[in-house]
Amino acid sequence: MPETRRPLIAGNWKMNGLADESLLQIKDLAARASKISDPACDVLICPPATLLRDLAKAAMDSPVAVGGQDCHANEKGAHTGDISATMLKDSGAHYCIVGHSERRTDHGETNADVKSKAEAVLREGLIAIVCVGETLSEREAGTTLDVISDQVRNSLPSGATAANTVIAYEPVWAIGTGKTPTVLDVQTVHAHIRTELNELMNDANRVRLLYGGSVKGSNAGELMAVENVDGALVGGASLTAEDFWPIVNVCI
Ligand SMILES: O=C(CO)COP(=O)(O)O
Repeated sequence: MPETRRPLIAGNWKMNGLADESLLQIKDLAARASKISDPACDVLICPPATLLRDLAKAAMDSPVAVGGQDCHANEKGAHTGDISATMLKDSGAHYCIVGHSERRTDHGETNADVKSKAEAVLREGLIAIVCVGETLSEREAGTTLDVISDQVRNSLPSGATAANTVIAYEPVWAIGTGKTPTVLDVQTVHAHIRTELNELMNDANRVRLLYGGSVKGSNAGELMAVENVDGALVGGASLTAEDFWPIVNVCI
């Protein structure tokens, strides 16, 4: 991995976490990370928005950052139930995930929606983690690379740079299933994303590309060693410091 791409190990807690237990977990993670004198990777937890401020405070003097899981494209206004990137920043977030497949599926988010949200993230000076990934049927139809191209080209925010944008490749069929693509599949898709980015931006070679989908302590080493894999976006195995730490430990 080129030195210019600092790995990012990110946890996406999804709709999990109540205050007391979550605070214990982030404090445990922050304590483990703080023992590393010169961390070689960035560590991130994206909790539910209800926990953001407390967790940001708990992790404040540690290498662990916090981020949002989604945001509205607008800064404020009549959008009941939505949360803006401005609010996430105000709560202590440094990153925001956009275009997760669960948002694309559960909320019908299109590439255009994801792009607008990512642009809102950049306007706040936060880092956008833009998710892409094929479904099982798309994979079986042999259209994986086409789907990824379409998502990358049309979800990438204008103004994207290596400093403000991260791409996460999460095959939908690998999320929460215990199934992972082969190392060669991951390598092929990540190389493809890099090629696409090279056509879209100047510093594409410095953009971090994360792999997500059933990453655990037992497979993280192998996945993180793949060319063009610059970190992980982890769901289930990020919920406790005990499970997440072995993944962080691969890079830190
Ligand atoms: O969706 C994911 C992270 O955003 C991956 O979830 P799992 O690690 O639980 O498969």
